[in-house]
Amino acid sequence: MKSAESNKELKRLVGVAAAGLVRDGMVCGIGTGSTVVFFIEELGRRVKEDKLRLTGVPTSFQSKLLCRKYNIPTLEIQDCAELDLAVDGADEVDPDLNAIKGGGAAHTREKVVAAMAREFVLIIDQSKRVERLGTAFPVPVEVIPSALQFVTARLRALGGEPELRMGVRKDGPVITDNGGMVLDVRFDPRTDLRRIDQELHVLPGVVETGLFYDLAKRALVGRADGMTVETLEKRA
Ligand SMILES: O=C[C@H](O)[C@H](O)[C@H](O)COP(=O)(O)O
Repeated sequence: MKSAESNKELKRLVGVAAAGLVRDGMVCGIGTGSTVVFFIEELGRRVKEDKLRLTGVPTSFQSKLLCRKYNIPTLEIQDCAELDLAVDGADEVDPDLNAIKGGGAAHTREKVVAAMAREFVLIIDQSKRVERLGTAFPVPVEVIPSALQFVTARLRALGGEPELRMGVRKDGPVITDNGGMVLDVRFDPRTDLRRIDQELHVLPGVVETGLFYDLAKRALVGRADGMTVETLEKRA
């Protein structure tokens, strides 16, 4: 199998496996991205064929549209305080199941949903596992537009190299579902990103970072060798 095809197949495998965690009557957070698409598709199949009853809480407009396509009833995030489960993709995952997310600029809503879920499960392929976060993927930081210059300067002072994320087939910056903009920030690989995350959370104008510390307890990982799904549990 060509690598693009096999990557798609791995995403499908983990998406289907994660849908198996959803039980009748659950209220379930639904993440965003190309892996989650397969999770939603499989939930749609179960709603239709197995008469599964669930309520989805989508983290983006994209996921909401897909839920609608597959007849999955939804609730808005602002109507919820607690969820049974949330499932989402990631851009990088370390051995403690901390993650970088936000490749699709949806990390702010995704983090709210992850935090309100009794269990938050990541679905990834093997290529996204790293020893240290920030090795290959920059840290996405959502900011309100009026704070763009201020936050950019502060990120540089913290040792980061911020780059404003630009639209594809749209002139100008990416605008998130919250009306924010995204700075993709590269740091020296030895940087203590947990400390950076704390500093960013007290910076006016920062909406949310794509650093997901201590949220996931489990990850389903698609492995190219044998095309299998491995379950990782958070280390005690
Ligand atoms: O903002 C987007 C999300 O954090 C995605 O879950 C993340 O970028 C992973 O997406 P994908 O499954 O397409 O690699």
